[in-house]
Amino acid sequence: IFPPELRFAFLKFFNRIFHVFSSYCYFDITEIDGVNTNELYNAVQLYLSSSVSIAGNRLSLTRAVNSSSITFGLSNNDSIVDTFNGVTVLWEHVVTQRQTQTFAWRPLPEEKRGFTLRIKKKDKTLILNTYLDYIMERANEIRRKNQDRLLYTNSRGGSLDSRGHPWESVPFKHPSTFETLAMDPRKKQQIMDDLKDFAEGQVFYQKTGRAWKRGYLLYGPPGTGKSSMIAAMANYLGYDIYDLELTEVHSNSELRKLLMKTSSKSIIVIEDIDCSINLTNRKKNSSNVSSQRSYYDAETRNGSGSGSGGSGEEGGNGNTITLSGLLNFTDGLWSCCGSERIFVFTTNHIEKLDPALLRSGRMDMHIYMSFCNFPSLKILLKNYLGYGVEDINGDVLKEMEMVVEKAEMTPADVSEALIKNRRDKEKAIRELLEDLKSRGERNVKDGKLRGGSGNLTELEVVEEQEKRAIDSQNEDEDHDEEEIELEDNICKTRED
Ligand SMILES: Nc1ncnc2c1ncn2[C@@H]1O[C@H](COP(=O)(O)OP(=O)(O)OP(=O)(O)O)[C@@H](O)[C@H]1O
Ligand SMILES: [Mg+2]
Repeated sequence: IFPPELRFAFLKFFNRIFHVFSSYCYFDITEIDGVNTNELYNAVQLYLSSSVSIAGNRLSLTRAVNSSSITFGLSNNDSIVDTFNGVTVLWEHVVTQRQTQTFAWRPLPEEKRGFTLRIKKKDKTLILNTYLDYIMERANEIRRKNQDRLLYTNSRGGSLDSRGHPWESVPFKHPSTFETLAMDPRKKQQIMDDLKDFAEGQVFYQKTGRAWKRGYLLYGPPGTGKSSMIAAMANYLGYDIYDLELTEVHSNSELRKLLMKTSSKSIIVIEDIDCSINLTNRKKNSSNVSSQRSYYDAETRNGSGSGSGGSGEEGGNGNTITLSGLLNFTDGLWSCCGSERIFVFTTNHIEKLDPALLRSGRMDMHIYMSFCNFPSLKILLKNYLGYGVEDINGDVLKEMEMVVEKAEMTPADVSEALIKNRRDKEKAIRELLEDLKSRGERNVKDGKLRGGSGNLTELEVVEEQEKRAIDSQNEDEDHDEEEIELEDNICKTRED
């Protein structure tokens, strides 16, 4: 009888009267807020599915693509009671049909879903903020416990996805753990302890006034397990991984935006840092070019193919990330938005890195991933063949121990050799030993062993290299000037 407009106004009026006299207040948490997905909605869903007694309610079950776990959710228009700090609240899941759209920038789901939270007015100030924070925290915890870690990437080159996020995510299920990682057990334990201390270090970091973050630099030849180490770290701590593709980031401000959109309890990874950032401005301006640097210059020029002298042209490829921008990202003020962050850089050539990156305090721990040595070999034999030392002939084992370092095989090479013959374990051992021996002999003959000329072991050589790289920075008297020039470049790009 009434026209719909009138009926609507009437209802609204009643609602308002009702609310004025009601002793409750209501909060709507809709699934999609404007154009963004509301993270709180997902968090509430996860939280309610786990921590509230669900007896007597009708539940909907969901399983995300590729996820291993099932979440229980409230069915449509069902409600549930929760208590927090002695205060009782009511959650209602509200689902309504969305009016069909004639035009939209992006299609929205047909149903409009949301939670309504009902709190007594007198409790509102008491719990609202802490309660919601608590829910977010719990939801993250639940997600981590479900082993649903995510791997984020920015490979879309700065464009935003349908939810307005610069990061794209996929479920992360790398099976690598510290147990399967082949490296010196003592070093491994050191890293695990360091990670543990970090994850439990909230009080320490607060007390000492340090930002709650830590940086690791992984270096070593290809196939020695740098990426596997990152996966192991994520699995150990239950953190998400943000794989930052620097070549897809076009400016320092874009870098900052990406950083701001990362969550706490995450590992931010930049792989092959020596290849992915163009620091040639810095090189060109440096009057004090060390031999290492000119080598690097030559490499990058060769790499760019044309050799058209483009190495000095800032922004020649539209990429104007600078080293100082990157350092701001890792340890400037901006690195502290959010907490509990781990930065991991990897490189195959530590000697190519800018000394500013190696300076103490920048990356907290430098981890050398070495060629396969005897302790790592033992781990790989156990992993791939199920053999402990007691299962292998003592003489063979001794021989392996003698040649393994000289052979300079990477753990990837060794795993490959073991996988090939995993049906015939004896053959696998035999062939591996042959392989180790022949490579070792070849290396000795070619004088290729880096420790070959002096008495230095491989590790000592690499440590030496690293030290030299850091020292060369201290000699660099132009350093301050360069920093200023870098800042100038940033200003220029901003004006652009
Ligand atoms: N230390 C290791 N322990 C166990 N497996 C390893 C180890 N190193 C390498 N592998 C095996 O070799 C493969 C390649 O290793 P990974 O990708 O981690 O090497 P990387 O150091 O990251 O190489 P790159 O420098 O080319 O990125 C892995 O799939 C893994 O199975
Ligand atoms: Mg790798």
